[in-house]
Amino acid sequence: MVSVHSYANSRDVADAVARYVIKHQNDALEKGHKFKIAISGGSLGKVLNEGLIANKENFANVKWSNWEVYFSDERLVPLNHEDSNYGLFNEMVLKSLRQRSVELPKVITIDESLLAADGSTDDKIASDYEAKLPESLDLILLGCGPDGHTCSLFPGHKLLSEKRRRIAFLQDSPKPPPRRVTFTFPVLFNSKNIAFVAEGAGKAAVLSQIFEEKDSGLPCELVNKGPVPVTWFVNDPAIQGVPVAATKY
Ligand SMILES: O=C1O[C@H](COP(=O)(O)O)[C@@H](O)[C@H](O)[C@H]1O
Repeated sequence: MVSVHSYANSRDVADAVARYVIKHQNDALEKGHKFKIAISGGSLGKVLNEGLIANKENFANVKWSNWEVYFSDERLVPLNHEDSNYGLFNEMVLKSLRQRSVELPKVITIDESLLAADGSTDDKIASDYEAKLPESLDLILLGCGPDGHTCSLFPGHKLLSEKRRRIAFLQDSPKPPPRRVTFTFPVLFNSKNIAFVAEGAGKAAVLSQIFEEKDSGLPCELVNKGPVPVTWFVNDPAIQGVPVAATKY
């Protein structure tokens, strides 16, 4: 099932994403286990900061110490590099938690001690991260690139048909940096919930393809067609002219 929630401004998108995350956090905690969430890089960092940190009501409802945070993809650079998805999460979320002396979530990163400048250990980094993944994630938060990529699964890339490995590596990402590790469809399709966040007029053309074309084959469309409930959080410019029935969350 795919649902779409749209808002005029970014603050309302961030608030809705945060309330949705907190709902799934509470569901997991009620079942007596840690909240296992995977997050993405790119524009999502700002949304998490605005919705979960800056919004006081939401902030009060997050049980950070009961979270286990994974990354749906990671760029193969040191964790303090400006391209690192962990680095972004650290900047946008963890730093604010430290400033407020909040007990931090458990954050599961790639093992940066395995990084080699020539890429010869990228396979090992992927296997190591795969071994750290739980069997199923409660929630995966995804972005949608203007080309329809999600995680580091790019249109037409051979990793779209990966069936065995749960974390794969690539050295030919069309978007820099080229070396990355990424969730594959086996992880996405074994999770309990997936949400996309996409904002801005620059996403309208690709959202049109994803929602209008029957078989665009775009990675985001493949996620929509999978077995997991998918919720999209967008702002109005991102779905301008896209024939979807959007509601409020
Ligand atoms: O390269 C990446 O891009 C996607 C989409 O980013 P966005 O800024 O267009 O939302 C992101 O989800 C992914 O984690 C990242 O590595």
